[in-house]
Amino acid sequence: MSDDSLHNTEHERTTTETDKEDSSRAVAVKDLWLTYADGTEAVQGLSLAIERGEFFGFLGPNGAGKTTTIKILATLLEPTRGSVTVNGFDVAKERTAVRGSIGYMPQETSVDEELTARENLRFACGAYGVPRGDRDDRIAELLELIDLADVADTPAAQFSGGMKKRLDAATALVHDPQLVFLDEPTTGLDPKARNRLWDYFQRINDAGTTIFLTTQYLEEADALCDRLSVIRDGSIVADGSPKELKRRVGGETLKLEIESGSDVVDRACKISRQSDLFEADATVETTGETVRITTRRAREQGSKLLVKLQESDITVTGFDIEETTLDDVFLAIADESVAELEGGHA
Ligand SMILES: Nc1ncnc2c1ncn2[C@@H]1O[C@H](COP(=O)(O)OP(=O)(O)OP(=O)(O)O)[C@@H](O)[C@H]1O
Repeated sequence: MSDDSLHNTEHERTTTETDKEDSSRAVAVKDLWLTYADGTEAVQGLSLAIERGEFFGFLGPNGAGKTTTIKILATLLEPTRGSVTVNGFDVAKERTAVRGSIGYMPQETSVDEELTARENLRFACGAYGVPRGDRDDRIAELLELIDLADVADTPAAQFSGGMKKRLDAATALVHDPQLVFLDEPTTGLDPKARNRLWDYFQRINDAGTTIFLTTQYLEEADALCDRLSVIRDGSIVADGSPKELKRRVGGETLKLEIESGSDVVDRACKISRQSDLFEADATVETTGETVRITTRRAREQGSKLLVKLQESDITVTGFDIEETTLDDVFLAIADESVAELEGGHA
């Protein structure tokens, strides 16, 4: 066999294996581009892989390309270039199959206020082609799940914002899709209403539905998502679990309270800086009697630092590790000078 044919055989095998992997995924996107008619390049070489059953969060600043990407995945927009499969179906060639396997809760409400909750769901059942014989049971089940069974026959006009959002989410689920897109589902809701929706999304995910969520609330992504991808200027700049992303950005902050005496605090600061316990880009700051060390190695090295300080007769009266928040991750990503967060993207 020539080198060339060997190379081709290997290439074919790899391609087939990759195709197989992609068809078992909820979402597989490779090198996706979308340029709007006015020349805006909303998506620029985006790649993404989401496993079935994941609770996936898609974050990014305004205008980053989140809604455009969702619309492509939901077959509402045709990509300029790139390959996209959703639940194993090709969005370009198997549009109907994709649509049957997904639910989409857009940012704007789709609830008809003149109809009752039950009528809204019945309408959605018709639109999604739920078999007639299954409709009543499915509607009753969903009304129960979203806690609207008691007001099932009340016109939606009388519902609060939170109730309308729950109804919106339910209409995206009447056909029991394998994957549901939730585009900023809790925007504008008060914390109590938001919490109820969170609980509901968690239950849908526990029942096996893959969730693709975009949100402006970072604590929401942190509380719900198994994994996050962050998009900036149309491509992915960071990917990982909320915990991993937080570690990658700034690690954690070791907070030490030192027994009084500014010279002691200075000495503690010096030891922290000079010790080889922390990486070169760890930062050490002092305020009053507190020394704060921001490092990726807070948990591993914190106790070793305590020992070093003790050996130098420095008494530590307080010790704490503060986690980086997703807000810190977001700030780092919004910083255009940061090319990509270490640890990379999909
Ligand atoms: N129909 C359109 N024609 C031209 N440009 C558009 C169109 N829709 C969106 N854009 C532009 O494409 C880019 C990506 O927009 P997109 O709505 O996908 O971002 P997003 O991340 O969802 O933002 P947001 O968080 O504000 O909803 C933006 O620059 C936006 O102005």
